[in-house]
Amino acid sequence: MTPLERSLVPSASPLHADAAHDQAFCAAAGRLAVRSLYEELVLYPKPGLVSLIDSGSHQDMDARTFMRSLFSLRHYFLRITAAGMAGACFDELKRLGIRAEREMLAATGGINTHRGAIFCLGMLCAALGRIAASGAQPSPEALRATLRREWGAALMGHADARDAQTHGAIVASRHAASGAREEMALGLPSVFDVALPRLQATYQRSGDMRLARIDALFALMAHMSDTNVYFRGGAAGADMVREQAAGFLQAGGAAAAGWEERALDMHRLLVRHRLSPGGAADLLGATCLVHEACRRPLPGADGA
Ligand SMILES: CC(C)(COP(=O)(O)OP(=O)(O)OC[C@H]1O[C@@H](n2cnc3c(N)ncnc32)[C@H](O)[C@@H]1O)[C@@H](O)C(=O)NCCC(=O)NCCS
Ligand SMILES: Nc1ncnc2c1ncn2[C@@H]1O[C@H](COP(=O)(O)OP(=O)(O)OP(=O)(O)O)[C@@H](O)[C@H]1O
Repeated sequence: MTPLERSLVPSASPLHADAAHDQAFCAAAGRLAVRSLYEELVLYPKPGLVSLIDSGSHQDMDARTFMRSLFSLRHYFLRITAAGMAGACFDELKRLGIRAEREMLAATGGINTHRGAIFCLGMLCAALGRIAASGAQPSPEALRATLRREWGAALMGHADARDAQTHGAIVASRHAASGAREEMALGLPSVFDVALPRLQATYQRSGDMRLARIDALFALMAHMSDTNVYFRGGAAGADMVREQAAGFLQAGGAAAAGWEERALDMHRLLVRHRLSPGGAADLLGATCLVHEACRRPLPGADGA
């Protein structure tokens, strides 16, 4: 851990006396959040989305924009883990999130690369910090329960208090579609009930994390209401994404022969229609974070 990383954890949590352990944990959780978003970025093929290979349906950003954005977020995820560890209320977490959004926009020249991820992975990092402060080990159940218990009421309020300017708000007013705020207020059901079981099942069967992430991404696209897709493609575009992704999974997903060509077909189709399931990409990053954080203890966690 660098001296700068150490200085970003203001004080040890009152429940957890060992400051060095707390600092190591927050630094490890922060790095894991950035790595999870990096794993999403480098995954290919991803229908309509930016990767190292191409920019999918996007003209204003490419993998370099995402890398600059990720670099700007490295201290944010550490800070929000520490805030969760210290028992911060939602308003404090929100202040960190708003500052991270500003830093991301400064790093990308005003392009929104990680707005949803700042919110979603940020809340997960805060929950990881909270669990570590109690001396427990993270598990999907503990993360979900912590999100609900510590910040559930405030997240419900955040879902109701929509800013009329955002794309998500415009979509909510036009379609019967929920978005990032509702997903978070419900304790990330798309991550815990849909993507994580799919990722784990494919990984157990194949032992190949790339295939597991592909299946998890397609499960998310088949299931969720993605405001990025609704904003550009309306209800017809959203139906197309869900049907195409469900068809890929029905054909056997990433376990079936010829899966890569089928995934590339969907990529080309979405690019033709200028559609990009950015919400599913964010939740894939969140799923990777949950999976890794619960797989083995992070440095600094009790027993690690
Ligand atoms: C809740 C957030 C993501 C804003 O959501 P909203 O729908 O209002 O805005 P916007 O359309 O700009 O962003 C939505 C983001 O969520 C992702 N997304 C889209 N659909 C979904 C979904 N169903 N589930 C999860 N994420 C989704 C998109 O990729 C996009 O990045 C958050 O940025 C926020 O609360 N902003 C307000 C300022 C703030 O309080 N920030 C700090 C919060 S800790
Ligand atoms: N690999 C990825 N490729 C594309 N989008 C991603 C990727 N990973 C995450 N995203 C999410 O998708 C969003 C991309 O936003 P997008 O450009 O589709 O919409 P916008 O900037 O809100 O508006 P517009 O539709 O006008 O471009 C980002 O905020 C990010 O949260």
